[in-house]
Parts: sequence; C-alpha cells; structure tokens
Amino acid sequence: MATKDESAAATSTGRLFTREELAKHSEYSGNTWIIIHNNVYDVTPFLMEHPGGEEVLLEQNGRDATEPFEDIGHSTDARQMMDKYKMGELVEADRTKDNSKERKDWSGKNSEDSSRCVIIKNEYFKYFYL
Ligand code: HEM
Repeated sequence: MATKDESAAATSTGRLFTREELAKHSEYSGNTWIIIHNNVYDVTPFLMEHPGGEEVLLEQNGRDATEPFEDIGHSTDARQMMDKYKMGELVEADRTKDNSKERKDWSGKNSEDSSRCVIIKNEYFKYFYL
C-alpha cells in the first residue's frame, strides 16, 4: 500500500528517517540512534565496546554527531566498523551538504592539504584534552 510518509520508505541503503523522528525516538526508547554524515546508526549494541566510551555516544542520542565524530579524527578502521550499525539515511529534506569525502581524503595526493589536516587535528587534540 502506498504511503505519504516519506520516513517509512525503504531504500537500498535502509530506511529513511527524519531528524524529528530521531529526536522523539531518543526521548522514549532505550536505544541510541545517531546521525553521522546523513546516515542513521543504531549504536546500542556498540555502546559498551566503543573505545571512546559509552557516555559520548549516549550524549548524542537522537542527534547529529557528525561534527564530534570528525573532530576526534576517527581512523579508517572506525569508519569501516560503522557500516555494521547503519540503519538507513535521512530524508532528502533533512540532509546537510556532506563534505565527508573531502575530509576523508588522507591519501596524501596533495601534500599541502594533508599537512594542513594534521595540524588541525593536533590543534583539536590540544583543545580537547586541556
Ligand atoms: C558508529 C559510530 C562510531 C564508531 C564505529 C566509533 C569507533 C571508534 C573507534 C574504533 C575508536 C578508537 C580510535 C579509532 O580507531 O579511531 C573510537 C574512539 C573514540 N571515539 Fe568513536 N566511534 C563512533 C562514534 C563516535 C562519536 C559519535 C563520538 C563523539 C560524540 C565518538 C568519540 C570517540 C572518542 C572521544 C574516542 C577516543 C579517542 C582517543 O582516545 O583518542 N565516537 N571510536
């Protein structure tokens, strides 16, 4: 049966969610759903395993965690692990312009850009641990 509810639509990469739906879900559910780069993850089974601790993930429940996730400078291994917890994506209207590809390019093809990334990362860690 056809539905007008876009959030109920299924895609090849999972279900579609609205930001509002995630925010509401975090109020009543025992699960931890977060948004990273317009993708929606259920990190509930990962809370205890997360090397950064469960608290940081719980704080982001129902929210867009793209910025804190990128600020930490997660490794390629961490990014591969994420696929396991992906439930779907945000509906088109709720998506932000995603620059993950630029941020993820650590290939060193452009050495000037690569060094700038390292400097930014180091500065972040300085602030983060102060
Ligand atoms: C599905 C999502 C996530 C996965 C799979 C993941 C995975 C990981 C992994 C594997 C590490 C070890 C270091 C590395 O390999 O980069 C790590 C560290 C960390 N993560 Fe995450 N993470 C996720 C989301 C987040 C989010 C949303 C935040 C912040 C709000 C966060 C904060 C941290 C912190 C603070 C550390 C410790 C960094 C350090 O001590 O150097 N993570 N994470």
